[in-house]
Amino acid sequence: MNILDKIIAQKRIEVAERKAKTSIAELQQQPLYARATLSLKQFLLDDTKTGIIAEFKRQSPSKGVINGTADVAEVTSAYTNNGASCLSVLTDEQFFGGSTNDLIKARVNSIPILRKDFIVDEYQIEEAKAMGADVILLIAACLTTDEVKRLAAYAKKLSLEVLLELHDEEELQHICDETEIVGINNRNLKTFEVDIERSLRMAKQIPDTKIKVAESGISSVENIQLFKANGFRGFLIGENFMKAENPGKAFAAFVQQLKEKA
Ligand SMILES: O=P(O)(O)OC[C@@H](O)[C@@H](O)c1c[nH]c2ccccc12
Repeated sequence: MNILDKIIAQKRIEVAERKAKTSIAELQQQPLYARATLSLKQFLLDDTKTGIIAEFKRQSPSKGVINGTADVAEVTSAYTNNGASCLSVLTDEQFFGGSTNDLIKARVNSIPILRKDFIVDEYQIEEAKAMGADVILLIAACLTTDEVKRLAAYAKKLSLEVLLELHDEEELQHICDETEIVGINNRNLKTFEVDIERSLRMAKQIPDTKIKVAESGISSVENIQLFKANGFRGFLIGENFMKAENPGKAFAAFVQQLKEKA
């Protein structure tokens, strides 16, 4: 079993346990469920913003502990105040050390928040809404085309947007009317191999009507400039900031460089 299979198997068990504990009707009564969501699409199309989707990630299966001490409210507020277009918050506990509470704490900020998790069931979309997320991630590598369509339509019904994540050419068929924002993960979730060029190669095969996001392994302003020149509007960056003792400060310095080199 590769790591992605392991994560998905564990996810199905967790979802079944959580469903047994909290009903959808109960999720719908939680205070953040009723808030008006923000549009990632709108934030990414705004040329006055950086396009950076700044991630809060404590650990990962590929890197182990990245930052064991960072405070989620502090870091995500620094990301926001220094020009992030969106926040990405890991909510997977077992493999990424995240939690629902992390996302709720990040909600002090008024920019879109992506619930970063492995979504395989409508129930997790209801949870995303209840914890104050604006966007969910759908990973093509662990869903059929029909599942993507069904889950994306469900998200839309709850006024949540979808970031569809692709890695392979074969996954291009997962793009559908319901998925307006398409991310290309430079990291293979099965082997952890990172290849920054992957976004550039695959971008050419994504319809112009979709908003493109480059994901993973991004560590320089030059990377961003290259992605921009190839039509990308969003840049998902985690480790490059989280590995610093003060991720918010690292983010601010990065944005400063981005402005100087513009
Ligand atoms: O830390 P990086 O290399 O900047 O990558 C961020 C983000 O793209 C990565 O965390 C990610 C991309 N797709 C995922 C799916 C699940 C968990 C995590 C991810």
